[in-house]
Amino acid sequence: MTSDIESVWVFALASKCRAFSQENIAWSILIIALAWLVMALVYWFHPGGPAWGRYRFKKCASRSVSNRPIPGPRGLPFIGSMNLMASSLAHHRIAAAAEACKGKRLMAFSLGDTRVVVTCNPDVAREILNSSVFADRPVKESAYSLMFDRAIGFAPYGVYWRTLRRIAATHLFCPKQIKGSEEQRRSIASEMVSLFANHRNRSFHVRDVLKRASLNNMMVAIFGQKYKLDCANNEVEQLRALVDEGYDLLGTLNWSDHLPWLAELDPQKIRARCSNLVPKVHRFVSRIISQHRAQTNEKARDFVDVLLSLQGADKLSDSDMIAVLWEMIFRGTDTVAVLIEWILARIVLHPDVQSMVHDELDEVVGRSRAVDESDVMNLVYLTAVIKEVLRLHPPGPLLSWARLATTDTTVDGYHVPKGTTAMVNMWAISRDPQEWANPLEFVPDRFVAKQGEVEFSVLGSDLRLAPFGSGRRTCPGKNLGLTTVTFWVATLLHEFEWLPSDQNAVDLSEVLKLSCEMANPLCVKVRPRRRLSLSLSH
Ligand code: HEM
Repeated sequence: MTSDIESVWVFALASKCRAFSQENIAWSILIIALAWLVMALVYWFHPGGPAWGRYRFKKCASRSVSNRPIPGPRGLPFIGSMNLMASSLAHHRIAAAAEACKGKRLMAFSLGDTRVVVTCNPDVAREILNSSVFADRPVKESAYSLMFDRAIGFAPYGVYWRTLRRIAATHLFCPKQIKGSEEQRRSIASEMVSLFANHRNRSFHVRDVLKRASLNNMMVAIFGQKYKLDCANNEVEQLRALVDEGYDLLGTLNWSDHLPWLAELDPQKIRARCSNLVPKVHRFVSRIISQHRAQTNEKARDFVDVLLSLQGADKLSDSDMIAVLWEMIFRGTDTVAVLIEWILARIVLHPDVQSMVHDELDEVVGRSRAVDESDVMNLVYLTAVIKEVLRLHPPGPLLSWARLATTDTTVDGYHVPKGTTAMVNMWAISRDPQEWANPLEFVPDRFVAKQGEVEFSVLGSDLRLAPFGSGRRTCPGKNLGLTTVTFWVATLLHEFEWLPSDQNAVDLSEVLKLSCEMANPLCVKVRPRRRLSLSLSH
């Protein structure tokens, strides 16, 4: 920037001087443009593309760093490899690029002015995710506009973020709280069963019911509001629309985040859409906070009550409370629904696996009663099925939100400068033939621990499969999410046999939005396994 201003001054002074004719001015402009172009090409020529080239050039000029470069694609001059991320299959493209440039352990690329490193290797993933240097998130305009920098997900690493995580861990995600919300999960599961039972012998899409069920579940836990699954409710529809719009905004690659000269133009209208959404979220959540403040009767404590009761250093302002509550609704809704849809798709595609799950349910639960959450720990094969689905279809294949290097550091022996965005391609790791036997085959048995073996944990200790991330910024809702998914899937499988629809075969194509969803929503038929009168009884 400074050098641009300097050249404008030199040019302006020179143009006052008589020695400069119009022809000379034209030549000067041409020479400056050429010099600029040459520099852009020099930057672009560096492995990893222009953002890495610019960094290297400046550092070499100041003679500070000159170690070996991280391999990576150059992409295009100026914009680098925006094409890798501006795709509904970014995780596939990144994996292919890493393979092509022999950068599976660590690959560098440029998103406009942003330097990025990505790994498809579990050891390097551990190095990144568990390092305190990468405990921050990169700045994303939409996330900041949508207040997520004041919630857990995008709050800069520090005291405020730690306070929020502690509050959430104590009052929302601890085992006692999760156990305490069992009744609400059971009641929503029964509602789902009734709704699906109405579709007997007819094909239907599961997605809408799953998303409404997850939203209702979060609405009870966070706002203390219970809604019926089978009848449309204005408030739920309103919140659903807000969440959908937020998802779309956060899931879109914003070119202005990486090309600052585009920022003023807001070419994708992301800023405009965020400005439109935020007051609506404020109105919605503020109304619920006010209702809680006005309430005098005794009722079960929800997360709004918890936040309102905080005192001293923990006390949050109203706008921070809105950000935290909004994030919880936002994060807890789609991830759960997306994962269940993938699980049901695999169950329909693999009747042999389905019948093994049914056998297990018959043995552990029996057909005379519904599943109870306490049964889940005995459903070893079903747990293995869920892990196998997480392996092949992690809802966050690039672990949702990347990390940011807060200081210069070394990763896998390479120098990674401060300000670099780091990503982990969990999708590629969990399909890597070096890590998994027959990685593309759906084999839940690989997760059934043999005699004397320790059960594989998907909660972040083994980076070959860590769909909830790992380290300081690992998903705080992982236990709640997994408990909900496992119990609901167990119930749905106990109650029904899941069959392919006559018209729409199961299609495993993916689309990466904020989560990685089925590109073509799952369409199925169900056949009840227990007498319906029994299906809702315990
Ligand atoms: C199947 C369900 C879920 C999956 C697959 C999932 C996945 C993830 C992933 C991959 C991350 C990034 C972790 C990292 O950077 O290492 C994350 C972060 C987060 N998740 Fe989840 N999640 C799920 C459910 C939930 C639920 C139910 C909630 C809350 C109600 C939640 C709240 C959060 C929050 C607040 C963060 C940000 C953490 C931070 O930056 O400190 N998630 N999740």
